[in-house]
Amino acid sequence: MSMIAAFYSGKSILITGATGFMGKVLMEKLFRTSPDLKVIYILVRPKAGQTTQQRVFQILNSKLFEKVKEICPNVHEKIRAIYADLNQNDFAISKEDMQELLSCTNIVFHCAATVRFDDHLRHAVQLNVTATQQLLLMASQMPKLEAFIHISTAFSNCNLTHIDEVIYPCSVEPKKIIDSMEWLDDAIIDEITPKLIGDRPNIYTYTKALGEMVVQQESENLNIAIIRPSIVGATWQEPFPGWVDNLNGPSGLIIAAGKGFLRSIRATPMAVADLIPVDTVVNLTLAVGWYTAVHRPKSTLIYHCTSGNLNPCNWREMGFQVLATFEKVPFERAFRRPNADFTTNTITSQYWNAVSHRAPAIIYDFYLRLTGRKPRMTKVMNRLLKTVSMLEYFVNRSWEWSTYNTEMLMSELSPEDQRVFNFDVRQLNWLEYIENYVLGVKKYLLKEDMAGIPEAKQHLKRLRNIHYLFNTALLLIAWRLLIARSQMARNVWFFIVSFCYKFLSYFRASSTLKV
Ligand SMILES: CCCCCCCCCCCCCCCCCCCCCC(=O)SCCNC(=O)CCNC(=O)[C@H](O)C(C)(C)COP(=O)(O)OP(=O)(O)OC[C@H]1O[C@@H](n2cnc3c(N)ncnc32)[C@H](O)[C@@H]1OP(=O)(O)O
Ligand SMILES: NC(=O)C1=CN([C@@H]2O[C@H](COP(=O)(O)OP(=O)(O)OC[C@H]3O[C@@H](n4cnc5c(N)ncnc54)[C@H](OP(=O)(O)O)[C@@H]3O)[C@@H](O)[C@H]2O)C=CC1
Repeated sequence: MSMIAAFYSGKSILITGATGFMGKVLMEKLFRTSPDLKVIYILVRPKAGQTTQQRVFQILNSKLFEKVKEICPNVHEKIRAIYADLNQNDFAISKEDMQELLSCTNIVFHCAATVRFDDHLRHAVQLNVTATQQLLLMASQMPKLEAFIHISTAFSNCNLTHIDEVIYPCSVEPKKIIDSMEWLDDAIIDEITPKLIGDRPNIYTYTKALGEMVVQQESENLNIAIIRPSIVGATWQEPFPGWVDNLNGPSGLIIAAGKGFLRSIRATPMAVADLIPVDTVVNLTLAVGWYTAVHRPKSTLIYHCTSGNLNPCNWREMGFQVLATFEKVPFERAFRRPNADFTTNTITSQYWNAVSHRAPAIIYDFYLRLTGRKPRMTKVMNRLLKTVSMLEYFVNRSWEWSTYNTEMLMSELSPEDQRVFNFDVRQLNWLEYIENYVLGVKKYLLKEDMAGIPEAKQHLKRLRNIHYLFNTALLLIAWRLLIARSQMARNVWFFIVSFCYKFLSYFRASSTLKV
C-alpha cells in the first residue's frame, strides 16, 4: 500500500486554484489514489456566466475525471465548492464556510495565482502576494492543519542563472509593496513598476518572488513547503498522456506553429527547454504534502521541480520533434505549412517576422477584402508576435536549479510510492512525451478529430504547391524587373540561355549519333 495515498485518506484538504490547469490534475490524482479522503474544499469564483457549482460540474464531467468517476463514484459529494474571490477581503467567504474551513482543514495546497506576464502590478500583488498572506493568516487559525504547500515558480528568481533551494530577498519588503498598493494611484504604479521588477522580465516572476518572501515571513508555527515548477506542460502518463487545457507556456506556441502562423522564433537552439509535465509536478506536490506533515522539517523546504539538470532537452530537439509530429498528425486548416526556425540574431528574427509572418498576413487580409470578407489576419498576427516577444526571454537562456531536496525526498519514498507518485524526470522519454503533447493539443485544445488527418495532409500538400507557385512567380517577376533595368543582368541571362541551348543541342546531337 502506498504510504502517501494512505496519508491522504480521511483528510480534509483545501485547494486554491482548483479550476486551473495544475489544480484540476491535483484534484484528479488525489481522488484517484485516495478515494476515501474526507473532503476537498475548493475556493471557486463564478466565471464566464457559470456559477461555482456549474464550474465544478463541468470539471467533473470532463475527460480528465473519467477514471476518477469509476474509482470514486461519489466524487461529487466529496468536493465542497466554496464561493470565494481571492481579490477580496477575507476572500468574500461566508462566515459559516470560513468556520468550517478553519476547523476542519488538514492540508492546504495553494495553487491560485495570476500567471499573466503583463498583469497590472496592483492586481498581481493582490493575487500573488496579498492573497498568499491572507491564506497564511487563515492557516494559522486552523487547529488541525498538518501542512501548507505553496506553489511558486522556478522562475521567481530568473534574474539569477544558478538558483538554490533558498528564498532570495527582493529589494523592497513585500509588506511595504502591499501597503503602497492601497494608496498609490495607477499612474504612479505604472511608473515605478519597471524599477521594482528590476532585472526580472515581467511582473509575474516578480510577484511570485514576493509571494515566497511572504511565505517565509509568515511561516512561524506553520509547517510549510514551497514547490517551484519550471515550464509546466501536458501530462506525461496520468491519467492519460498529453492532457492539456490551456494555452500557457508552450501549448499556445505549438498551436501557432502547427497552424503555420508561427514559423520562426528568436530562440537559442542549444538553450535548455526546461519543461516539466503537470502530472510530475502534482506527484511531487503530493509527496511533499505527506513529507512535510509526517516529518515536520525544522525549516521551510523548497523543492525545485525541473527537468534540465536531470534529463536535459534543448529547444532545437524540441522544435525538431514538434515538427516531426506535425508531419504525422497535422493540424486541420493550417494557414501555412509548419516550420520551426530558431534564430539568435535580432535582425534575422525581424526579417523573418516581416517576410514569414507579417507579409503573408497582409496578403491574406488583402485576399479577404477582395472576396468581401472582413480582414483579421494582421490583427491575429500582431497579437501572436506580442505573445512570442514576451516568451522570448525564457527561450534564450538556460538556468541551473539545484535539486537536493527533491532528490532527498525521492530517496525517502518507498518503492511503491516511487511508482505511484513518480516524479523522477530521468525516466521521461522526450520524443515520446513531445509527440503525445502535440497530439494532446490537437485533441483536447483544438478538439480536432483524428479522422480529419488525411484531409489535413491534403491541405498541406495544396499549401506546398501554392508556396512553390508563389515563389516561382515572385522570382520571375523580380528577374524580369532586373533584366529591364540592368545590362549586367541581361548579359547573365543571355549567357544562361545560350549555355542551356548549347547543352541541349549537344545532348540531342550525341543521342542521334548513338542511334
Ligand atoms: C518557430 C516556431 C517553433 C515552435 C515550435 C514549438 C516548440 C515548442 C514550444 C517552444 C516555446 C515555449 C516557450 C515557453 C516559454 C514559457 C515560459 C514560462 C515561464 C514561466 C512559467 C510560469 O511560471 S507560469 C505560466 C506561464 N504563463 C504564461 O504562459 C502566460 C503567458 N501569457 C500571457 O501573459 C498573456 O496571454 C499575454 C502573452 C500577455 C497576451 O495577453 P493578451 O491580453 O494580449 O491576450 P490574451 O491572453 O487574451 O491572449 C491573446 C491571444 O494569444 C493567445 N495566447 C495566449 N497565450 C499564448 C501562448 N502562450 N502562445 C500562443 N498564443 C497564446 C490567446 O489564445 C489569444 O488568442 P485569440 O486572440 O485568438 O483569442
Ligand atoms: N503553468 C505553468 O507553466 C506554471 C505554473 N506555476 C504556478 O502553478 C500554479 C498554478 O498554475 P496554473 O494552474 O498553470 O494556472 P491557471 O491560470 O491555470 O490557474 C490559476 C488558478 O487560480 C485561480 N484564480 C485566479 N484568480 C483568482 C481569484 N481572484 N479568486 C479565486 N481564484 C483565482 C484561477 O481561477 P479561475 O479559474 O476562476 O480563473 C485558477 O483556478 C500557480 O501558482 C503558478 O504560478 C509555476 C510554474 C509554471
